[in-house]
Amino acid sequence: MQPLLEVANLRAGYGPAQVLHGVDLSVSAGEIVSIIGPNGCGKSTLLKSIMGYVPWSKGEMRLEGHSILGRQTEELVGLGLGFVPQLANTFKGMTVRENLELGGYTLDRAAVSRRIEELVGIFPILTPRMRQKAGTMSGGERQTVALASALMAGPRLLLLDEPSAGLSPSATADMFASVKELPAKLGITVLMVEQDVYGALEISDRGYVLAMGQNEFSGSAADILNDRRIGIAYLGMDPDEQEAGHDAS
Ligand SMILES: Nc1ncnc2c1ncn2[C@@H]1O[C@H](COP(=O)(O)OP(=O)(O)OP(=O)(O)O)[C@@H](O)[C@H]1O
Repeated sequence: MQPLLEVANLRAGYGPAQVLHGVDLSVSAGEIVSIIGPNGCGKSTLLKSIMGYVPWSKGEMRLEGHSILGRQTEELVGLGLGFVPQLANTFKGMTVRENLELGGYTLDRAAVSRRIEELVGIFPILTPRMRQKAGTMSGGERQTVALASALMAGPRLLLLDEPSAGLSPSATADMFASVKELPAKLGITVLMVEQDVYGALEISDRGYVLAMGQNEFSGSAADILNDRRIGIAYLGMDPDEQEAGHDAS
Protein backbone atom coordinates (compact mmCIF):
# COMPACT_ATOMS: atom_id res chain seq x y z
CA MET A 1 0.00 0.00 0.00
CA GLN A 2 1.22 3.50 -0.79
CA PRO A 3 2.55 5.26 2.30
CA LEU A 4 0.86 8.43 3.51
CA LEU A 5 4.22 10.17 3.84
CA GLU A 6 7.44 9.18 2.13
CA VAL A 7 10.78 10.91 2.62
CA ALA A 8 13.67 9.75 0.45
CA ASN A 9 17.34 10.72 0.62
CA LEU A 10 16.51 14.03 2.30
CA ARG A 11 19.37 16.43 2.75
CA ALA A 12 18.55 19.55 4.69
CA GLY A 13 19.99 21.97 7.20
CA TYR A 14 20.63 25.54 8.14
CA GLY A 15 22.72 27.26 5.47
CA PRO A 16 26.20 25.78 5.47
CA ALA A 17 25.32 23.60 8.49
CA GLN A 18 23.84 20.55 6.80
CA VAL A 19 22.10 18.39 9.40
CA LEU A 20 20.29 15.66 7.45
CA HIS A 21 22.54 13.69 5.13
CA GLY A 22 20.12 11.56 3.14
CA VAL A 23 17.32 10.45 5.43
CA ASP A 24 14.65 7.94 4.36
CA LEU A 25 11.36 7.50 6.15
CA SER A 26 7.84 6.35 5.43
CA VAL A 27 4.64 6.51 7.42
CA SER A 28 1.47 4.65 6.50
CA ALA A 29 -2.02 5.87 7.28
CA GLY A 30 -3.11 4.91 10.78
CA GLU A 31 0.37 4.33 12.12
CA ILE A 32 2.19 5.86 15.06
CA VAL A 33 5.86 6.13 14.13
CA SER A 34 8.61 7.38 16.44
CA ILE A 35 11.93 8.95 15.55
CA ILE A 36 14.57 8.48 18.19
CA GLY A 37 18.30 9.10 18.46
CA PRO A 38 20.92 11.02 20.38
CA ASN A 39 20.78 14.76 21.07
CA GLY A 40 21.56 16.83 18.02
CA CYS A 41 21.22 13.99 15.49
CA GLY A 42 18.59 15.90 13.54
CA LYS A 43 15.25 14.57 14.77
CA SER A 44 13.60 17.98 15.15
CA THR A 45 15.22 19.16 11.94
CA LEU A 46 13.59 16.24 10.12
CA LEU A 47 10.12 17.21 11.37
CA LYS A 48 10.75 20.87 10.59
CA SER A 49 11.96 19.95 7.09
CA ILE A 50 8.79 17.97 6.47
CA MET A 51 6.78 21.02 7.62
CA GLY A 52 8.67 23.32 5.26
CA TYR A 53 10.51 25.25 7.97
CA VAL A 54 14.04 24.09 7.15
CA PRO A 55 15.63 24.45 3.70
CA TRP A 56 16.41 21.22 1.88
CA SER A 57 19.10 20.74 -0.71
CA LYS A 58 18.28 17.31 -2.10
CA GLY A 59 15.85 14.45 -1.82
CA GLU A 60 12.16 13.80 -2.22
CA MET A 61 9.11 14.06 -0.05
CA ARG A 62 5.72 12.70 -1.06
CA LEU A 63 2.29 12.82 0.50
CA GLU A 64 0.13 10.02 -0.88
CA GLY A 65 2.51 9.78 -3.81
CA HIS A 66 2.46 13.51 -4.67
CA SER A 67 5.64 15.50 -4.25
CA ILE A 68 5.45 18.06 -1.45
CA LEU A 69 9.10 19.03 -1.32
CA GLY A 70 9.51 22.79 -1.30
CA ARG A 71 5.87 23.52 -0.49
CA GLN A 72 5.11 26.39 1.88
CA THR A 73 4.05 25.48 5.40
CA GLU A 74 0.55 26.94 4.87
CA GLU A 75 0.09 24.76 1.81
CA LEU A 76 1.20 21.70 3.76
CA VAL A 77 -1.31 22.49 6.49
CA GLY A 78 -3.96 22.70 3.78
CA LEU A 79 -2.89 19.26 2.57
CA GLY A 80 -3.46 17.80 6.03
CA LEU A 81 -0.19 18.14 7.91
CA GLY A 82 -0.20 19.39 11.50
CA PHE A 83 2.78 20.20 13.70
CA VAL A 84 3.18 20.60 17.45
CA PRO A 85 6.63 22.03 18.12
CA GLN A 86 8.73 21.12 21.13
CA LEU A 87 7.53 23.00 24.22
CA ALA A 88 4.73 24.31 22.08
CA ASN A 89 3.37 27.56 23.28
CA THR A 90 -0.25 28.21 23.73
CA PHE A 91 -1.72 31.67 23.80
CA LYS A 92 -1.35 32.15 27.51
CA GLY A 93 -3.69 35.13 27.86
CA MET A 94 -6.52 33.17 26.21
CA THR A 95 -8.74 30.52 27.73
CA VAL A 96 -8.49 26.87 26.75
CA ARG A 97 -11.64 27.18 24.66
CA GLU A 98 -10.31 30.27 22.89
CA ASN A 99 -7.05 28.44 22.14
CA LEU A 100 -9.00 25.54 20.65
CA GLU A 101 -11.22 27.88 18.64
CA LEU A 102 -8.13 29.54 17.23
CA GLY A 103 -6.77 26.11 16.24
CA GLY A 104 -10.01 25.53 14.35
CA TYR A 105 -10.22 28.96 12.75
CA THR A 106 -10.93 27.46 9.34
CA LEU A 107 -14.04 25.65 10.66
CA ASP A 108 -17.53 27.02 11.12
CA ARG A 109 -19.02 27.37 14.61
CA ALA A 110 -20.88 24.05 14.55
CA ALA A 111 -17.78 22.18 13.39
CA VAL A 112 -15.69 23.85 16.11
CA SER A 113 -18.15 22.69 18.78
CA ARG A 114 -18.24 19.16 17.38
CA ARG A 115 -14.48 18.98 17.23
CA ILE A 116 -14.09 20.25 20.80
CA GLU A 117 -16.55 17.57 21.96
CA GLU A 118 -14.45 14.90 20.25
CA LEU A 119 -11.22 16.22 21.71
CA VAL A 120 -12.38 16.42 25.31
CA GLY A 121 -13.22 12.74 24.96
CA ILE A 122 -9.55 12.09 24.25
CA PHE A 123 -8.11 14.72 26.59
CA PRO A 124 -10.45 14.60 29.58
CA ILE A 125 -8.34 17.04 31.62
CA LEU A 126 -9.55 19.79 29.33
CA THR A 127 -13.22 19.43 30.28
CA PRO A 128 -13.16 21.34 33.58
CA ARG A 129 -10.68 23.87 32.25
CA MET A 130 -12.37 25.32 29.20
CA ARG A 131 -12.62 28.76 30.78
CA GLN A 132 -9.19 28.70 32.40
CA LYS A 133 -6.51 30.92 30.92
CA ALA A 134 -3.73 28.78 29.42
CA GLY A 135 -1.14 30.89 31.24
CA THR A 136 -2.43 29.69 34.61
CA MET A 137 -2.08 25.99 33.74
CA SER A 138 0.79 23.62 34.46
CA GLY A 139 3.28 22.77 31.72
CA GLY A 140 1.64 19.41 31.13
CA GLU A 141 -1.83 20.86 30.90
CA ARG A 142 -0.61 23.55 28.49
CA GLN A 143 1.08 20.88 26.37
CA THR A 144 -2.26 19.12 26.14
CA VAL A 145 -3.94 22.35 25.05
CA ALA A 146 -1.26 22.82 22.37
CA LEU A 147 -1.79 19.30 21.10
CA ALA A 148 -5.57 19.62 21.10
CA SER A 149 -5.34 22.99 19.32
CA ALA A 150 -3.27 21.38 16.56
CA LEU A 151 -5.94 18.69 16.24
CA MET A 152 -8.76 21.20 15.81
CA ALA A 153 -7.98 21.66 12.12
CA GLY A 154 -8.28 17.89 11.61
CA PRO A 155 -4.82 17.05 10.27
CA ARG A 156 -4.38 13.66 8.63
CA LEU A 157 -0.76 13.48 9.69
CA LEU A 158 0.34 15.00 12.98
CA LEU A 159 4.02 15.70 13.59
CA LEU A 160 4.83 15.83 17.30
CA ASP A 161 8.15 17.16 18.53
CA GLU A 162 8.78 15.78 22.02
CA PRO A 163 5.26 15.89 23.41
CA SER A 164 6.60 14.76 26.79
CA ALA A 165 9.16 17.57 27.10
CA GLY A 166 8.98 19.13 30.56
CA LEU A 167 6.17 16.86 31.74
CA SER A 168 6.01 14.93 35.02
CA PRO A 169 5.98 11.12 34.71
CA SER A 170 2.23 10.95 35.26
CA ALA A 171 1.52 13.78 32.78
CA THR A 172 3.79 11.98 30.30
CA ALA A 173 1.83 8.76 30.73
CA ASP A 174 -1.45 10.67 30.16
CA MET A 175 0.00 12.34 27.08
CA PHE A 176 1.12 9.04 25.54
CA ALA A 177 -2.24 7.45 26.37
CA SER A 178 -4.01 10.27 24.51
CA VAL A 179 -1.66 10.12 21.52
CA LYS A 180 -2.22 6.36 21.29
CA GLU A 181 -5.93 6.97 20.76
CA LEU A 182 -5.52 9.38 17.86
CA PRO A 183 -5.44 6.88 14.96
CA ALA A 184 -8.46 4.86 16.08
CA LYS A 185 -10.58 7.71 17.43
CA LEU A 186 -9.80 10.52 15.00
CA GLY A 187 -8.18 8.74 12.06
CA ILE A 188 -4.96 10.68 12.62
CA THR A 189 -1.55 9.28 11.73
CA VAL A 190 1.28 10.30 14.06
CA LEU A 191 4.98 10.89 13.44
CA MET A 192 6.67 11.70 16.72
CA VAL A 193 10.12 12.68 17.94
CA GLU A 194 10.71 11.65 21.54
CA GLN A 195 13.44 11.58 24.19
CA ASP A 196 11.32 9.23 26.28
CA VAL A 197 12.21 6.35 24.00
CA TYR A 198 10.51 3.60 25.94
CA GLY A 199 7.31 5.58 26.44
CA ALA A 200 7.21 6.47 22.75
CA LEU A 201 7.98 3.01 21.42
CA GLU A 202 5.40 1.47 23.71
CA ILE A 203 2.62 3.28 21.82
CA SER A 204 4.31 3.15 18.40
CA ASP A 205 3.93 0.69 15.56
CA ARG A 206 7.37 1.40 14.13
CA GLY A 207 10.42 3.49 14.82
CA TYR A 208 13.44 5.07 13.15
CA VAL A 209 16.76 5.53 14.89
CA LEU A 210 18.73 8.47 13.52
CA ALA A 211 22.43 9.08 14.16
CA MET A 212 24.37 12.07 12.89
CA GLY A 213 21.69 12.99 10.39
CA GLN A 214 21.41 9.54 8.85
CA ASN A 215 19.26 6.46 9.25
CA GLU A 216 20.86 4.08 11.72
CA PHE A 217 18.09 1.52 12.12
CA SER A 218 14.41 1.13 11.48
CA GLY A 219 11.89 -1.51 12.33
CA SER A 220 8.89 -2.37 14.40
CA ALA A 221 8.81 -0.81 17.85
CA ALA A 222 9.36 -4.28 19.31
CA ASP A 223 12.39 -4.88 17.05
CA ILE A 224 13.99 -1.67 18.27
CA LEU A 225 13.26 -2.38 21.90
CA ASN A 226 14.70 -5.89 21.57
CA ASP A 227 17.83 -4.92 19.62
CA ARG A 228 20.70 -5.15 22.08
CA ARG A 229 23.08 -2.97 20.03
CA ILE A 230 20.47 -0.21 19.71
CA GLY A 231 19.64 -0.60 23.39
CA ILE A 232 23.23 -0.07 24.46
CA ALA A 233 23.95 2.74 22.02
CA TYR A 234 20.73 4.70 22.25
CA LEU A 235 18.41 3.48 24.96
CA GLY A 236 20.74 3.62 27.93
CA MET A 237 20.91 -0.16 28.30
CA ASP A 238 23.74 -1.35 30.56
CA PRO A 239 25.89 -3.73 28.46
CA ASP A 240 27.17 -5.61 31.53
CA GLU A 241 23.72 -6.22 32.87
CA GLN A 242 22.60 -7.55 29.52
CA GLU A 243 25.63 -9.84 29.31
CA ALA A 244 24.91 -11.14 32.80
CA GLY A 245 21.35 -11.92 31.74
CA HIS A 246 22.63 -13.90 28.76
CA ASP A 247 25.14 -15.79 30.88
CA ALA A 248 22.46 -16.84 33.31
CA SER A 249 20.20 -18.19 30.61
N1 LIG B 1 18.11 27.13 13.62
C1 LIG B 1 19.26 26.46 13.58
N2 LIG B 1 20.36 26.99 12.99
C2 LIG B 1 21.52 26.32 12.92
N3 LIG B 1 21.70 25.08 13.43
C3 LIG B 1 20.65 24.49 14.04
C4 LIG B 1 19.38 25.15 14.15
N4 LIG B 1 18.54 24.31 14.81
C5 LIG B 1 19.25 23.20 15.08
N5 LIG B 1 20.50 23.31 14.63
C6 LIG B 1 21.56 22.30 14.73
O1 LIG B 1 21.16 21.15 14.00
C7 LIG B 1 21.58 19.96 14.66
C8 LIG B 1 20.39 19.04 14.86
O2 LIG B 1 19.46 19.68 15.72
P1 LIG B 1 18.05 19.05 16.04
O3 LIG B 1 17.33 20.01 16.92
O4 LIG B 1 17.41 18.64 14.78
O5 LIG B 1 18.48 17.75 16.84
P2 LIG B 1 17.62 16.75 17.71
O6 LIG B 1 18.03 15.39 17.28
O7 LIG B 1 16.18 17.09 17.61
O8 LIG B 1 18.19 17.07 19.15
P3 LIG B 1 17.49 17.02 20.60
O9 LIG B 1 17.19 15.60 20.87
O10 LIG B 1 18.58 17.54 21.49
O11 LIG B 1 16.29 17.91 20.55
C9 LIG B 1 22.24 20.41 15.96
O12 LIG B 1 23.63 20.38 15.79
C10 LIG B 1 21.75 21.81 16.14
O13 LIG B 1 22.70 22.60 16.84
